[in-house]
Amino acid sequence: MTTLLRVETLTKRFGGFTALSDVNLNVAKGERLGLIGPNGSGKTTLINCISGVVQIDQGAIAFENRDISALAAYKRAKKGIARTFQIPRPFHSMSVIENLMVPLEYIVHGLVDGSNRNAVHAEASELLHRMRLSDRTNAPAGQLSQVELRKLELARAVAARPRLLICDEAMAGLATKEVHEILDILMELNASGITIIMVEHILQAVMRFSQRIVCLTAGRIISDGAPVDVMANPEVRRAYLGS
Ligand SMILES: Nc1ncnc2c1ncn2[C@@H]1O[C@H](COP(=O)(O)OP(=O)(O)OP(=O)(O)O)[C@@H](O)[C@H]1O
Repeated sequence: MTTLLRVETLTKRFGGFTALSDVNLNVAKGERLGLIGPNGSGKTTLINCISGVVQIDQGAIAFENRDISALAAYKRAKKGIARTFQIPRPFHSMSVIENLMVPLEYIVHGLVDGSNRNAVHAEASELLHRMRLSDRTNAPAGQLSQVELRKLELARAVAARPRLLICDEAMAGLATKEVHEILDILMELNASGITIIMVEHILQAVMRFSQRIVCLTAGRIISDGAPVDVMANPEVRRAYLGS
């Protein structure tokens, strides 16, 4: 087992409030990890720390055996860490494919002069196909449904060709059929070699997706293991399921 991501004794404070306390987490290359916990337990803060949206106060984060604790978010993205946001914010007046071509041109290919637009267009089309969004290629992003927005958000993250993809509630508010559609896409991305951390409240989805589940409560990991074992843990049931 090769470790892709290592989080060591991570502590994050907001003023006098400790949002994460002494968190240790290893994620293996190729793994599908579910991150659960009650509202306010620190899930988003943890992925913000990993992706570099916020800086940590103590501890260390290593990706592919390199310390990335002090790196800016865009540098972590370049190293292969991508994440989706709970609330997708595409450019509404631009078409779906244009929303993908912008990051592909400027971030991935480093083009600023519009050269090689055909190759970028082809890559964006291929991404939309993988996200089952081809039929909305030329639609303005502002006209997308919830599930289509989630797919575009995933496509945007995958455009950066990540080795680690962190999904923050990619299925919130979706119908059951749509949840399964997103899960199928995530499974395919994982099968193509992308390690995935999924933050999710929909337990059925987390159970179907995850090879391993980590449960956070009040900024601490209270359980880490096989999904059935974590769900059977009395502390998890009390904290997360209220039983
Ligand atoms: N920028 C911030 N400033 C101050 N407090 C913050 C900040 N970000 C998060 N917090 C606090 O840290 C705690 C953890 O929040 P976080 O959003 O990480 O929880 P979560 O588990 O993702 O919750 P949810 O499931 O509701 O999204 C909460 O008490 C929250 O209010």
